Amino acid sequence: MARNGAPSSAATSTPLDFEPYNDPKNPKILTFYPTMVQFKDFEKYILYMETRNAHLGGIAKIVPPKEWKPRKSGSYTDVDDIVISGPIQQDVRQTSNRGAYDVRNQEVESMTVRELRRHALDKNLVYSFAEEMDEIERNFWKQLSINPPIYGADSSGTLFDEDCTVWNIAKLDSKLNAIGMAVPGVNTPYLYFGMWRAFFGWHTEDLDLYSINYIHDGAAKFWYAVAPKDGRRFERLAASLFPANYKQCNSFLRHKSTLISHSVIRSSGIPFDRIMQHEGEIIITFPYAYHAGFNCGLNVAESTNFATERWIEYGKYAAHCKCEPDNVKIDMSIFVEKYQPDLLASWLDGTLRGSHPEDERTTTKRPPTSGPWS
Ligand SMILES: O=C(O)c1ccc(O)c2ncc(N3CCNCC3)cc12
Repeated sequence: MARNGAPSSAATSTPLDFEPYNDPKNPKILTFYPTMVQFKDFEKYILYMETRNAHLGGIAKIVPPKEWKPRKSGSYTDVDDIVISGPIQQDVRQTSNRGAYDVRNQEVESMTVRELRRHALDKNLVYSFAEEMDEIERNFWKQLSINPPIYGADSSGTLFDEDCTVWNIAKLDSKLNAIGMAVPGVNTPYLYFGMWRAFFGWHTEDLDLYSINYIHDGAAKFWYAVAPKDGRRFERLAASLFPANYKQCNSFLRHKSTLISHSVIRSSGIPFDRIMQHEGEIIITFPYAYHAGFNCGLNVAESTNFATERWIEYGKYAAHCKCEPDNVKIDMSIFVEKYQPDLLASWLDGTLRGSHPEDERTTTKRPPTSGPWS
């Protein structure tokens, strides 16, 4: 596989043909291999990926340069004593529609990572014994409603060395810093202690933000993604499969407790893609990218959200879940004031006419006001 990365200063102005590039009409999940020089500037590399249309596929994988060290020791033997405050037992219930499942995330008592791993051992959830992607996928969907996994998810904390200054998820420099205060899990890091079949349901990020996910140690994570351009179609499919949920909350996917199998999505004609994220690899989810997935065995990942200027139009018009009071709320006027000052008055008095960038009726999109090549 050719190595891909941002055009070096010596490169010609036109991108080299072996670099990944997405066809807007049939976008896929792309994989990037930045060099350490290209990796140093976080936001610039994200913007570079978007010049290759990475965002059109919904999510993208980055294989970091081998010189990148989130932990000088490279060891994770010290995590066993971490206490996971609210592990969840993931009880899955089949609905009247085949391939559509409701999830009850039942919080269980706090436990250490060691105890969580002991549980996985006792329940034969240490590892998916299949190796091949299609077989792992078949086994996940076949075993969904039995032997519920426990997921040590959404646990505040970081496993990056304090002095790691490159792509440190606990210290990313992004436009989200304009918030100026900590919003747990959004601009602070969460750890996810997974086991075989521990999963995450279909959702876009809070306020349709970007997210970054890094597997520090252990088994792979299997991802599904739908292109942002097909997000509204996906929401209509979900509403048709879960009419009662939709009636109760028209943003019920934000509850992150909805599973729809790949075979149902395939039958709907909505395009989607899949990718395996291995230990040491990064997944970026782009604004308004519906994604879901599961862990292939014991692992620990770290994740947070971030923003670029291109996200602001998504954040301004992101749908909000009305029924879960503790849902993330960010005052978008902070971003309008800082990055779209000419629109602030009409934003604040509600006269600004705008719509979500992926609304089918949206034809012209506000061009980025700045970027590495503007
Ligand atoms: O599990 C992951 O690696 C994961 C990856 C990417 C995401 O956007 C996630 N969003 C939410 C989420 N959960 C865990 C289960 N409880 C609800 C929230 C997990 C993830």
